[in-house]
Amino acid sequence: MLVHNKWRIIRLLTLVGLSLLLVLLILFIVVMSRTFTLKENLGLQFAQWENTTIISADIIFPNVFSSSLVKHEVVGNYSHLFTVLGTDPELVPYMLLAHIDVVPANEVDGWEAPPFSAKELNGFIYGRGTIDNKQCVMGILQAVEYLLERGYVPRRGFYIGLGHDEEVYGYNGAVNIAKVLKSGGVKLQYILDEGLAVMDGIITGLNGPAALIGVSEKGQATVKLSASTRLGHSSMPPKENSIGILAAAITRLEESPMPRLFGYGPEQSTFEHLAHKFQFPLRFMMSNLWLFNPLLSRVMERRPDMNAFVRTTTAVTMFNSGVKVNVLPSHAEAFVNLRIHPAQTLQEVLDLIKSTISDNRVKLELVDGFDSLPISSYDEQSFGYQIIKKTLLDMFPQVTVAPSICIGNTDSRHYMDLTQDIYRFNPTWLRPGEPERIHGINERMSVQNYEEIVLFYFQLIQESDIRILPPSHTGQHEL
Ligand SMILES: CC/C=C\C/C=C\C/C=C\C/C=C\C/C=C\C/C=C\CCC(=O)N[C@@H](Cc1ccccc1)C(=O)O
Ligand SMILES: [Zn+2]
Ligand SMILES: [Zn+2]
Repeated sequence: MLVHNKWRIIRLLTLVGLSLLLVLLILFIVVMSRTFTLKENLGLQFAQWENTTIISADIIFPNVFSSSLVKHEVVGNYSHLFTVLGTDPELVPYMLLAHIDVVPANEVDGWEAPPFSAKELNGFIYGRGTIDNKQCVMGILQAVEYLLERGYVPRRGFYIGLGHDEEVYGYNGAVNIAKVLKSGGVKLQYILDEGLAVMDGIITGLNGPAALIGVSEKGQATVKLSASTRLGHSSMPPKENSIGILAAAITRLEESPMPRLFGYGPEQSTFEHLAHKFQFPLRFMMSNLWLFNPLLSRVMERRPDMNAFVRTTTAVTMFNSGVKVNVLPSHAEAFVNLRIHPAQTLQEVLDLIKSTISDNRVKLELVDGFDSLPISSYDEQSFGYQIIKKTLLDMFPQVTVAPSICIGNTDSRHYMDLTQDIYRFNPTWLRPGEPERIHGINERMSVQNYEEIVLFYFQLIQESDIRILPPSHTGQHEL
C-alpha cells in the first residue's frame, strides 16, 4: 500500500514537473519570438537610419535643446513650439514660423538626385523641401544655436513655431500652436513666415534683385465638381455621360479665366516701390498703373508666375471617373483649386464659377475656402517690416525691398488673432527657372544661399532686440 502510494506521488510529481517544463518552454518560445521581432524591427530601423542618416535634433542643436532660455513643446503630436525668453518683459515678443512637412516627390518624375537624399551636386543640395520649407526650419534653429553658443541672451522674447501639416491646411499643427499661445494670453509684435523670396532676374525689365515681402496672401477656394449619369453597357451609350458633362464644364472654366484685377490689390504698392528700378518706358508705366494696368496685365498674364498676381487663378488639380472600359461611368468628380485675388471675395468667385459652368447637372461643393488675408503694415513705423527690411539691406545692399502679396497660402493665417502684422518671406534667392522647382522636380537649395539664410535669421533676431524704431527721417538704412 505504502509502495503503491509512493509510486503515485512520484508519478504526480513527474507530471507536475513535466507540465512546468512545458509551460517554461512555451514561455521561452514566446519571449524569444518577441525578442527576434524586436531585433528585426530595430535592425530595420537601423537600416533606415543608415540609408537616410536620421540624427535627432537635440544632437545637431545641443544648445537649443539644453538652454534654460529655451522651452520646447511638442504640439498636436508632431509640431514644435519653442519659447525663447527675453530679458525685458516690457518688449512684445515676435514669432518665426516654418513648416517641417513637404509635398510628395517621386524620383521617376525626373529628379537628378533622389528627392529624399539631400545629395549635394555642383553646390546645390537636392531634395523635396529644400526651398519649401526645410531651409527655414534649419536656418532658424541653426541661427538660434549659434547665438546661444556665443552666450547671446535676447532682450525681446520670441517664439518659433514649426508646423507639421502646412501642406494640408495646418489644422493640427499651426492651429494648435496658435491655441496654446492664445490660451497663454500671448500677443505678438510681428510674425515672419515662409512666402515670397528674393527675385533675381524673375521680374522682366527690373534692374537688380527684388525682395518681395508678402504683406498679405491670396484667398483660396477648393471646389469639388461632380456629375452623375446612368450606369450601363458601353455598347448603348447615351448622348452624354458624367465624364463628358464634367469635362465640358471644366473646359468652360479653363477657357474663361477670372477677370484681370492687377492694380486693385497690394500689387499697386509693389510697383510703386520697384518703379525706380525699371528702365524707361517701363518706369513710366509702373508709376502710372491707373493708366497702364490693362496693358501691363495683358503682358503679365502670359507667364503663369506673373499671372498669379493679375487675377484669381483657376487650377483643375484632380479628376476621377470610370471603372471599366465597357461600363458607362455613373459618376465623375473633379477638384478645382482657385487662388483668390484680394479685389474679389470667395462668394464672388463661387458665383462666377456657377455662372460660367451654367449647367445644373454639375454639382458644386465648397471643400475649403477663405478670402484674401488682411494687409499688414509696411510703412516707416512698421516694426516687423522695417526690421526685416533692414536685415535684408544690411546683407544684400543691391536688393530693392517691396511689399507684395503671397500667391500661396501659409500657416501664418492661423495666427491672425495674435498679431496684426504678418510677413511672408523666405530669404531664398529665386532665379529664372527656380520658382518651377517649388512643389516640382529637382527642388534644390544652394549651399551659399543656405548659409545666407542662417545669417539672415541670426541678424534678424538681434535686430529685433531694438526697443523702438528710430524716427523715420533717419532713413531705411540707419536703424
Ligand atoms: C508683382 C510681382 C510680380 C512678379 C513676381 C514674379 C514672379 C513670382 C515668382 C515666384 C513666386 C515665388 C514664390 C512663391 C511661391 C510659393 C508661395 C509661397 C508659399 C506657399 C506655401 C505653400 O505651398 N502652401 C500651400 C498651402 C496649402 C496646402 C493645401 C491646400 C491648400 C493650400 C499652398 O498654398 O498650396
Ligand atoms: Zn511651404
Ligand atoms: Zn508648399
